[in-house]
Amino acid sequence: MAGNDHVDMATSGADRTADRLSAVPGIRRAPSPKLQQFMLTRFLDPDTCAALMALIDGDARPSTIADPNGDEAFRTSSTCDLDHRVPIVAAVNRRLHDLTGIPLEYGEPLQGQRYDVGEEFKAHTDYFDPGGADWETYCAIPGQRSWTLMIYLNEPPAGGATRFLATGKMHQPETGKLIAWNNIRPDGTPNPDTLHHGMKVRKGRKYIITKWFRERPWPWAEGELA
Ligand SMILES: O=C(O)CCC(=O)C(=O)O
Ligand SMILES: [Fe+2]
Repeated sequence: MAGNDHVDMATSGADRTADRLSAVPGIRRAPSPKLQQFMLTRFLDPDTCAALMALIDGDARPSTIADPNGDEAFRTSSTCDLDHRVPIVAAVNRRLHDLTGIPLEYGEPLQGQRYDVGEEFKAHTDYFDPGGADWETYCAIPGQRSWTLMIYLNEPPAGGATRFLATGKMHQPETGKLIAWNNIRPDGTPNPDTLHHGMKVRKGRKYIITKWFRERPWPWAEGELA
């Protein structure tokens, strides 16, 4: 266990991330009472996006899901566990923490995702099912996921939007664009209105990075977090 000296970021009432994001120049907030969501174009420059795509290409594995549901085609993309000892990864990670105001320890390692034509991540939520078989494995130490930050690294010629089912909002991939949402409601319970679908790429490839934050500190290895 992480001990009792941590602040429980999502449920202590100390989640000021939405206020902080609201104050970021150029950011737009989704006009919906159903979920806290923000969009920020050109958060990353094209060169940084290209460097991250090269890292993803160098170390991709088939994506997985927690609590498998029997659908082998539920998430068909590839995933890369980005190495935080690589300076550009650490730099992007620090920017994401600065943006949210969430301390470094509360972040999962950054991941990259790549979708080829026909690949998708069907409608899902990013939080873990507290009653699910995999809860213990993924959440015993760091607790539930709170915020998700996702950045599109490129613009596939067709397809690959992210659709939020509760609001009907379709986010189109755009190089460097960030979207952020809170998976937890103000009362501390997971928000099912965060259900979203990474839709099939129709032409080309889609690359994103994903950053998930936790209620409690992540068990980082020594020297991994810079
Ligand atoms: O690829 C997308 O548009 C969505 C990705 C996603 O939802 C995830 O990685 O959890
Ligand atoms: Fe997701």
